[in-house]
Parts: sequence; C-alpha cells; structure tokens
Amino acid sequence: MRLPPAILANAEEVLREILRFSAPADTTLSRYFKDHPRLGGRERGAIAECVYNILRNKTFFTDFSEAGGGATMRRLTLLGMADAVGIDSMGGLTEEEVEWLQRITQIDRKLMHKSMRSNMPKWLFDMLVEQMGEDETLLLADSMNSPAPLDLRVNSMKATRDEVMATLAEAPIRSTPTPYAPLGLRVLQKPALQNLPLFKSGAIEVQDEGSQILSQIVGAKRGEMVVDFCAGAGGKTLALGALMRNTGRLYAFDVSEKRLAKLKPRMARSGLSNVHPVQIAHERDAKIKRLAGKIDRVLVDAPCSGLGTLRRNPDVKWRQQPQAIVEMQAKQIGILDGAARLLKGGGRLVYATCSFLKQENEEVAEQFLANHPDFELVPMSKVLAEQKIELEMGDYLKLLPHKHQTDGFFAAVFERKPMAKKVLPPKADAADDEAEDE
Ligand SMILES: C[S@@+](CC[C@H](N)C(=O)[O-])C[C@H]1O[C@@H](n2cnc3c(N)ncnc32)[C@H](O)[C@@H]1O
Repeated sequence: MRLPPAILANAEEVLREILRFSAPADTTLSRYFKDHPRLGGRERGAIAECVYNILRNKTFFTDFSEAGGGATMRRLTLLGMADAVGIDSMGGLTEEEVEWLQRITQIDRKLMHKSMRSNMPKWLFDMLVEQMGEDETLLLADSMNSPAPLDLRVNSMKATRDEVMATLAEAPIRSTPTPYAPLGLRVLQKPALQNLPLFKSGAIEVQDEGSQILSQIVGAKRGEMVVDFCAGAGGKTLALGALMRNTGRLYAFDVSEKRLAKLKPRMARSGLSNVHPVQIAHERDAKIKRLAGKIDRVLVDAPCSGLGTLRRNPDVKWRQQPQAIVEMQAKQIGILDGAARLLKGGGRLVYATCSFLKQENEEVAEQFLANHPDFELVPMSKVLAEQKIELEMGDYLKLLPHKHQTDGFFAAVFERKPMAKKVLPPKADAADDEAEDE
C-alpha cells in the first residue's frame, strides 16, 4: 500500500528543521512526532528513515537535488523517501518526479568523486585521509553511512546468554551471539523491546558490542572500589556493576544531573545495589578529593565528538566543527588529569572515547603519559588477553565499524606505579636508644 501523499510534506517539514542543526536529529524527530499524534507507526518509520537517509547521504543527495525542476527541499525529501520505502510505495508523485527519481537511483555511486562518495564534510574527509589514507577512509565512510544493528547485553545477574536467546526466539526475535563480547546478542530486526518481559525484568539492556568490550577491559572485579567518571545515563556503569557481581562500590560520576537521572530507573531494573550515582560540579570537585588514592579502577568515558556513533547519529558529522575537536582535546586532558588522582598504586585508569580521530585519542593518551610519570601504559594486547577477548590490537583499542561491526571506539589503559612508602622521621626515643648503644 502506498504512503499517503501528505507524508512527504511531513517529512519535508521536519527535515527543514533538522537541517538547521540546532538540536540533535533524534530530539527534533521525537518532538515532531509528539506534536503530530495522528501519524501512524508505519508513517513515522518512513519519515524517520527518510530523514536519516538524507543525513547519511547529504552531500550526494544535495548535489542531485539542486538540479531538476521544483523546490530543492522537496527533491531532497523525495530522494530520502525513495531510499527508505522505494519509489513504488510513495504516494503523490508527479510523473516527472518518478522519472527523475528512477534516473538518480540508477547512478553508480562508486563512480563519484571520493569526497562526495564519503558523504562527509570536507574537513572531516581530509582529516581522516591524513590519518588512515583514502582507501580506509572510504571503507569507514561506507560502514558509517549504513544503519547499525541492534546489540543487547545480557545482565549476568539475571540470566545467561543462552537463556535470553531462547526466550527471544519465542517472541519470535532472532538473535546471534556477538563475536567478541561474551554477553552480547545481535538482533537483526528492530523489535520494540520496551514491552518485552526480558527488558522489564532487567535481563537485557541495549548496548553496542563495542561499548560492552570497553566495559569489560576496565577489568573490574568483585569487592573493588571503582569509579565510572563520566557515567552519563549509565550504559557502561550497569555493565561494570554486573561484572563486579553487585559487590564492592561503584561510583557513577557525571556533571549532568539530567543524564544521571536516566541512570536511576535502569539501576532499579538491573537489580544492582552497588552503584552510587554522584553529581560532580567538575573534574576537580571536592567530592573527588575525598576518594583520592583509594580507587582500584577508573573509567573515563570522556565527552567527545561522538563521530564513532555516526551509524546511529548521522547528523553528528554535520553538527561538528574542526575547532570543537581542538577544544574537546583540552577538556579530555583536563578530565583525565582530575580522574587520575583517584587511583591507588597498581590501580588502572581507562581512557575511552567513541571517536576515531587521533586528536581525541592517541594524542590525549600520549599527553597524559607525558604529564604523569607515575603511570605507565598497559598494552591493549595484554588487557584483551587478560579478559580472554579475541581481538588483535597493539597498544590501544581501536574498534571500527568496517572491521569489527561495532561503533567506533578508542581506549587506552594506564596503570599507576606502586606508590613509594612515606619515609617517617625516626622516633625521638628510638634515636636516643641508638645513641646510647653506640
Ligand atoms: C560519552 S558520554 C558518557 C556515556 C556513558 N559513559 C555511557 O556509557 O552511556 C560523556 C559524559 O561525560 C559527562 N561529562 C562532561 N564533562 C564532565 C566532567 N568534567 N566530569 C565528569 N563528567 C563529565 C557528560 O555529561 C556525559 O554524560
């Protein structure tokens, strides 16, 4: 059945707002759907898919929509919708529009200029080519411009991976074990999970496999003192709490009250009672000082450009600016410095981002090591072997969607060298005794 012609007008309307890039695309879309309650599920799905296709392919689509008859925004919408539902399912097209769409959908995109094919802003394309060469940039761009699968993490406090797989199959939802993360399941459809008993009971959480691997390399153990320094809504906190088997103490720090508030219902569902959310004002907050030198493991999942999540948030590449990357680096170094004070001798600090830019990754790690001679790098190959994760890495974790089918993630692990024991001055009477012996 064809979609009603009005859907194209709705898609065009919300697209116009999203392309102002004044708010994240998913926020604008949710607000639009709330303001238009008459739109049905299929229609919402088509509008969302249309908008996301345009954000993924904006360079290419804009170029083609600028040629031809009629308004550019209408043509841009037509291209996004044709990719989302197919020309035959679109209602309200003129003959001329059908013919134009057919022509464009037949173009072989592999023949286009490389920076246009990447569908990235020029500054980002150039930055990536400099870092990883043209061929790999194009492979990365292709995978970043494809939708991500849905990954789940099984809450080991509530169920095993096999049990969850079997229960999902009854729904029926087909899932397969993720290749690297031991508690991950990959679902190829996009089912509504919120109403599943498995979700309500806290047996599953939505978490990209890359994010699950990151939580695991923290190596948190039973009974330890652990800090998730930039916990946000707690995606990794919950995984850490379960790895600690609900023992020890896990502090979830963040500067954002709103994000920490989202962690609370997830904590309740998960059944974890070892998690302590703490809002901090900044990375030098006095609440942090109190714990200095007492913590076994600290995860700094730093604020970053978010470019590693382009499969889910394709607007990020259009919203980011090169200057923001420079500012972000200074912030990341500052947060890492603040967090490092927490660690005891032998404790581990994990620095992570969901970015593939060396400015936010290797450069921050190198700067940290240069500023902190009391820390040393633990090669990622060693960390992964300890965790029995079969991934080939060198010094750092670098997950890339075209290689690992995860979002783009980076991580470095540092270990604090054993602290030198304080040498106390000899007691006055002991000194006197020695003097007498002589
Ligand atoms: C990448 S997000 C964290 C995502 C989260 N770990 C998860 O897995 O869902 C980065 C977080 O850092 C927080 N943040 C920003 N500046 C901070 C600071 N100075 N100290 C602690 N957290 C900070 C942000 O509020 C944001 O929630």
